[in-house]
Amino acid sequence: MTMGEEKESEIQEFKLEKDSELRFEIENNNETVVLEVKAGMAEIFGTELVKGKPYSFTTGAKVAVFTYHGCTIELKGRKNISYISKETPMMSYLNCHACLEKLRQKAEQEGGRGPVTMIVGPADVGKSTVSRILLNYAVRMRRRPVYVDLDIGQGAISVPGTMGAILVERPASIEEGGFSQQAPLVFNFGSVKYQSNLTLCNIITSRLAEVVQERLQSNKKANASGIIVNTAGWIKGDGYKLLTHAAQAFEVDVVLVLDQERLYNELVRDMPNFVRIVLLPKSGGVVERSVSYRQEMRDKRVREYFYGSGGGAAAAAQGVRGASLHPHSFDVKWSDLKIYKIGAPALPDSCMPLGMKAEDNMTKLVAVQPGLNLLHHLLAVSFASSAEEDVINSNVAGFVCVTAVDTDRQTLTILSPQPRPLPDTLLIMCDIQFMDNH
Ligand SMILES: Nc1ncnc2c1ncn2[C@@H]1O[C@H](COP(=O)(O)OP(=O)(O)OP(=O)(O)O)[C@@H](O)[C@H]1O
Repeated sequence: MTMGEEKESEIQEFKLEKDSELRFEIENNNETVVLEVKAGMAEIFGTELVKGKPYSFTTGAKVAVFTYHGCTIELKGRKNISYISKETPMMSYLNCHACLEKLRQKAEQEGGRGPVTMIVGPADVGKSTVSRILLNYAVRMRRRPVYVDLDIGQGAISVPGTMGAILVERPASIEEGGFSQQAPLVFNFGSVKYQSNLTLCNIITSRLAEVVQERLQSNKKANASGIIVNTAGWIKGDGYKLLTHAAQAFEVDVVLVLDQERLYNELVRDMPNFVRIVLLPKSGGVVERSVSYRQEMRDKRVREYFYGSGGGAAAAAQGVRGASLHPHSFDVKWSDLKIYKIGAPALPDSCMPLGMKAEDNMTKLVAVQPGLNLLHHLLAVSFASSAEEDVINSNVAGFVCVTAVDTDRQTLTILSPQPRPLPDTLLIMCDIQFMDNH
């Protein structure tokens, strides 16, 4: 911080009326804002703030502090980064939560499955935020909902290029934004572009749905709490087909459509009658994100995957997001590795052997010869130990990154969350790259 900026930093106090929110965004590098609730009650995207506790936010944070009953908030940081809005859709979101809660109560009484809710809409309408709010509200009511994230662009549950599910047992962290990540169920797509392999995308979505349903069978409480499925903002053409496939795979009961009447009408037309489709307004506070910002956030996610984001010893001990992690770096011989990628180059149907379709190629395992081609790429560590197994339908144990390639010694240097040796399973090459400049 330069001297000039330091002068601008000050303590401001805001009095919020009921049903209003204070919004701020931190754009400058290395800038911090510290927030504290002085009186009353407030929450950030559904997580309650503790009165008198300082919360720090850094570059990239886009935050709304909402209050149902009124509160006083202190902000320490640069001037003019915040404003108060009285126009928020929080009441609509709260009503949705109340309806879901009724369905959960019914499920609990009948020993059945709670509501499966899918949240859809174009990019930058607040889908992830609404998912977070609904999950937080559920968990604050002692529910144990499952969070499914199908948005491969952000990789909220693991790294970008994955789809995953977690059981939510406590509200999202205020400063990190995410839910605690114990035992996530992760499937690797290997790219942030759905278009690169729509067949694979549908297979993984179906498999994820199947495994989540299986696991819910043995957890009554979670089963009655239901599932919140967050989706990507690609809603036209093939993107729409992926959404309807996901709705079918997860057997959704409710679809919340954010801010798009056209999508709402299409879904009303195409979904079975028993699925409730609800159109919801978006918040005026949702911030549009540029392509470069999204890329930065992806890098940040991968960095956090390996190094954590520094949440202190307690967080580290629990293995939760926000912890400081200490990844391992070691060399492995090319000859000891079984590296594959999914999907052979596309061929027209006419060139395929009799009885095979071009789509079959998209799910083929292709051996990858180690070399400089792997530099900076993420490799998914599969649970499958041979190519004969059903690799595509297996979830992954985690990821490593190739940080150096030595062509003379024929070794790779691997960055890994686990110490050596690598498990004797297949490694799947991803398109996702990460420059480890830690
Ligand atoms: N009421 C609000 N005030 C300020 N910022 C907000 C508010 N609601 C959401 N945001 C911020 O706006 C950004 C975009 O929101 P979000 O990620 O929920 O959108 P999305 O629709 O899921 O986006 P995508 O389509 O890329 O997945 C986030 O950084 C979030 O923190």
